[in-house]
Amino acid sequence: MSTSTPDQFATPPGLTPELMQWVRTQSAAGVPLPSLLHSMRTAGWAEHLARRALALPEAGHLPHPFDAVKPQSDGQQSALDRHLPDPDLQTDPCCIDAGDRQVHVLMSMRHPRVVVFGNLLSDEECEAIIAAASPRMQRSLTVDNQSGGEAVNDDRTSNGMFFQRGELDLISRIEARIARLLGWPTENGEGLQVLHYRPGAEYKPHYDYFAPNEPGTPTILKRGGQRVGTLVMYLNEPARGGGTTFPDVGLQIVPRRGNAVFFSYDRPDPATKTLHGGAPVLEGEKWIATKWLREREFK
Ligand SMILES: O=C(O)CCC(=O)C(=O)O
Ligand SMILES: [Fe+2]
Repeated sequence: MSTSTPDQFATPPGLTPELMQWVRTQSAAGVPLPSLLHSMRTAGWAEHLARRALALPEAGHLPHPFDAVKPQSDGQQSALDRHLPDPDLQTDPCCIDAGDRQVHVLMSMRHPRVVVFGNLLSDEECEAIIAAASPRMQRSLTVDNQSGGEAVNDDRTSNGMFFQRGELDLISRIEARIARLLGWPTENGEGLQVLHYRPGAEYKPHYDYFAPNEPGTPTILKRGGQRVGTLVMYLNEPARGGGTTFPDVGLQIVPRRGNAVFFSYDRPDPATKTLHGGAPVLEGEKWIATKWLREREFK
C-alpha cells in the first residue's frame, strides 16, 4: 500500500481490524478489487460492508480499467462478474451448464485467477479439431510488439494455425459453449488457435496481454482492445512433459484430453501473476486449442 493514503483502509464501522488487515495485505499483493469484493461476498460479508472495506461506492459498477464491456444478454450476472470473463461458480461450484454440455470444475484459484475444467470437449471433438487443423499447420508466429504484425519467435517452437470465428459448425458450437461457460460474448473472442508441439517443443513463459508501452500495441488494440482472458484446451495427452506452467505460483496443469485451463487478467500487468508457459514436451506430442478473449468485439 502506498503510505500516502494511510486512511484508505482504516477500520470503518461494522468491520473488524482483522478484516482490514487482510484487505491491506491482499491489496498490497496486487489482488484486484473485483476479486477482493468477490472473496468477501463469498465469505458472507454483506455487499455494502464489503464495499465499505474496499473504499468503494456502496452501489454501482466497480472502477475498472476495462469499462467498455458489453452487458450479458441474460442479464443474470452481477456488475462484478461482467468486468472479466469468468465461470459462474456460485450456482454450482462443481459443474457448469455450458448449454450443450455439463463442464466440470476441477480446480479454481483467485490470484492469479485460474480455473481448470474437465469434460469441456468430447474425444470426438478433439479428434475433429486436430483433423481439420492438421493440413494448415505452420511454424507458430506471435504478435510482434514492435510492428503490431506477426513474427517467428524462438521462445515458441510449436506449429500452429487459426480458425476464423465460426468457420466450421464444430468451431461455432465450441465457441458458443465457451461464451456460455465464461459469460463472455463470442464476438469478443479471437479465432481459435490450434498448436502442435513435437518432442522438445515448448512455449517459454510469457504473458498473453499486449505489453502497454510497445510501439506496435496501439495497432493491435484497435482490433477489440486488450486480451483479458485465455482458455487453453487440451486436445490430446503427451506421454511426458508439456504441462502448462504458472511460474509465479508454482502451478502446473497436466494436459488431459477434453480438459482446459482458463485464466484472466484484469490489467496488462505482471501483478496479475498470469505469467505462464507450455513446458517442453519430453515424449509424445501435444495438441492444444487456445481461445483468447478481448475486451470488446474482435473484428
Ligand atoms: O502450451 C501451453 O500449455 C500454453 C499455451 C499458451 O500459453 C498460449 O497458447 O498462449
Ligand atoms: Fe499464452
